[in-house]
Amino acid sequence: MSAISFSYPSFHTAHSWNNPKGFGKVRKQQAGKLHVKCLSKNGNPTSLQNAVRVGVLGASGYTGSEVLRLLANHPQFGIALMTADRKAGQPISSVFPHLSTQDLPDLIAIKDADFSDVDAVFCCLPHGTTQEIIKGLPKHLKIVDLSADFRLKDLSEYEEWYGQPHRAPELQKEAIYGLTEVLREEIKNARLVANPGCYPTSVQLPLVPLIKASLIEIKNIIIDAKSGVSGAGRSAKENLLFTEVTEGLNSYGVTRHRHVPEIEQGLSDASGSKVTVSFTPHLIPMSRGMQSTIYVEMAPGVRIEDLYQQLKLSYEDEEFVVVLENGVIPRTHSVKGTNYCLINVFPDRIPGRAIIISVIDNLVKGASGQALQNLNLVMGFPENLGLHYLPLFP
Ligand SMILES: NC(=O)C1=CN([C@@H]2O[C@H](COP(=O)(O)OP(=O)(O)OC[C@H]3O[C@@H](n4cnc5c(N)ncnc54)[C@H](OP(=O)(O)O)[C@@H]3O)[C@@H](O)[C@H]2O)C=CC1
Ligand SMILES: CC(=O)N[C@@H](CCC(=O)OP(=O)(O)O)C(=O)O
Repeated sequence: MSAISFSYPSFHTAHSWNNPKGFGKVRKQQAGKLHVKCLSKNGNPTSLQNAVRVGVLGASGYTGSEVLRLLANHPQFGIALMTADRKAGQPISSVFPHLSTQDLPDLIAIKDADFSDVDAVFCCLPHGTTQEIIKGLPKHLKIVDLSADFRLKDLSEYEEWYGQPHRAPELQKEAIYGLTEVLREEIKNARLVANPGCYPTSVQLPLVPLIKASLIEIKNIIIDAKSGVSGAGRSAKENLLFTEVTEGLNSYGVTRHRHVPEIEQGLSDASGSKVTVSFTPHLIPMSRGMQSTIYVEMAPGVRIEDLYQQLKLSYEDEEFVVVLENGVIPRTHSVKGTNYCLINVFPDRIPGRAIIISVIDNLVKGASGQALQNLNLVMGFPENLGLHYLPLFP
């Protein structure tokens, strides 16, 4: 399916799980007729004839499998092909038994994939390898890349932080950074979307509106961030063994995590001048979830209420970014399995300083959920399509 122009029913407005605080509120949708029902479970081409045909590259990984989970509820996207590397040739039921109820195609190697009948791909591959692979894909494909390969505009920064020269600089220029709430209009016209990293998503969503409104100082921003272990992917690594991770907290990438330039790029764009941050990530013994606790100085004369009101105002029409009621602490439990980012801001006991807490599910808003939000926009659909999940609480 190439031209995507149709209308759909107003069932999104009818969801009864909206609550009075706005958590889960759904943007108003246009009424109309739905042409295609949920086809994403079926890899059979005849059932996909009216759907957008989607390929999932890296479907045997954590973000790939999260895309598969989300697409099972998507009324317009059908899965046409799925790739893997070491697991190529296997049925999904042997790689992810929890997906064996779904009628999905077997995993194949990328070199064996026929993209002629595919409209769009989610690229869920390791950074470094992704740029060459995307360079080799047919030009008709819309691509949402979950890796870090196309996020940094400055190629010398990419080389410095990723330890290799960029091998697809032309594509790098074309790519649009996919922080949906900030760059929505640009994303709608993109062919290649560079989906943001999980830490950068959790940091930029609260800070960009505050910096744009000049409510906080752009110096002395300190970010203390924690991630569940799925953030590191599914491949075996010694530091990710149960014994290494459980019952402890591990700082890593101290002073040199590769998300620093991505965070600074987004905050500098918001500010119009160079912003630098102190950022320390930690691995925490849970499977998914991420919290960024951010310490900032308020601009002279600014009060904590100003920060709160600005965040409320900035996100009042956004479905997936929720500023909690005054004093309520965001918890990773509250976003597990969902595309939400919950934010709140607190006065520090040191006058003039504020503490911001932001939580996301690293695999959803931090990866596959935001990727789906972006592909919805690229394909001309409402961006919330297929993303209506309540948290798995507790
Ligand atoms: N996990 C997270 O929370 C987040 C991840 N990301 C990014 O998303 C991307 C995917 O991450 P994640 O799903 O966690 O990673 P995983 O390690 O879980 O999965 C990687 C996938 O890529 C495939 N693969 C590995 N090497 C190659 C290769 N050389 N050629 C083709 N396919 C290959 C693997 O196949 P096989 O299984 O057969 O080896 C697997 O399907 C990464 O770039 C990551 O940085 C972004 C935000 C958050
Ligand atoms: C816990 C953990 O290891 N998290 C990963 C970040 C998540 C991720 O994959 O981000 P990118 O898309 O930028 O690669 C890390 O720190 O490298």
